[in-house]
Amino acid sequence: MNSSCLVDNETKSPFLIGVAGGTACGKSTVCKNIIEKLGQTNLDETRRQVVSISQDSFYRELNAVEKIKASKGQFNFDHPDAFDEVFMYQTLTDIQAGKTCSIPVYNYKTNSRSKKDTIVIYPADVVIVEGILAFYFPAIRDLFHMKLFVDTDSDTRLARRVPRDINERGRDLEQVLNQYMNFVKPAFEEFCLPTKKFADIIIPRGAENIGMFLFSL
Ligand SMILES: Nc1ncnc2c1ncn2[C@@H]1O[C@H](COP(=O)(O)OP(=O)(O)O)[C@@H](O)[C@H]1O
Ligand SMILES: O=c1ccn([C@@H]2O[C@H](COP(=O)(O)O)[C@@H](O)[C@H]2O)c(=O)[nH]1
Repeated sequence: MNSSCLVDNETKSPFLIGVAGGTACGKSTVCKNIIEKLGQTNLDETRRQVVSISQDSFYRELNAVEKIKASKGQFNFDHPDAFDEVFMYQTLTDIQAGKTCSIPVYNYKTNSRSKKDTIVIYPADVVIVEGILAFYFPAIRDLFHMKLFVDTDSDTRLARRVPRDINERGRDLEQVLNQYMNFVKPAFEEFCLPTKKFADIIIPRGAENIGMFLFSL
């Protein structure tokens, strides 16, 4: 898929920060807190100097058979093949070239991109990109000027994921646990954890430790 981007008159090439870590380690919360601490939260989105995007926006569209599997919790969303690597790379290079880009909003209840909503990313000084496999694809990994890995132990992550998936992502307990044991945990060990070695900064436990990152700026 081609990204939907427009060149801005005043070209701004942002500092790209990647944030990786296992599911529910606190990646989105870390991004939100960094944006808050840097005083960006209440600014109009066209004026923000620091913005974040999620790798989940780049889940690829599923075919009919995969959609049925996904609805039964039998599709592996933690495998690199679940992502549209080319679309993500293209979008990030467009962002880096100072273009205003429209990226999909992912809907975890339908396991697909929202049909009507997109997020517009305006040129900014810093763009933070978070995702379980943010460092997995070498071409994407090489785009980041700084890489953070949020290191939260697996029990804590599962304890956070269960209520989140039930309350926010429309799942039931059995589905969450089955998906975790069959796909999430093995894929974390095979694909996500080995990317920790690429990090410049490891943030233990998540949001409470972003001071380490802010200090490095
Ligand atoms: N430091 C923390 N302490 C307690 N709960 C947290 C913390 N960080 C995140 N959470 C909660 O855990 C869940 C997953 O966090 P989130 O930031 O969405 O993780 P990720 O983006 O890595 O999946 C959310 O419900 C969030 O509110
Ligand atoms: O349709 C979907 C798409 C993804 N997932 C799960 O989401 C996490 C990644 O998001 P985090 O916010 O980093 O947890 C991944 O582990 C997938 O299993 C899903 O359940 N359904």
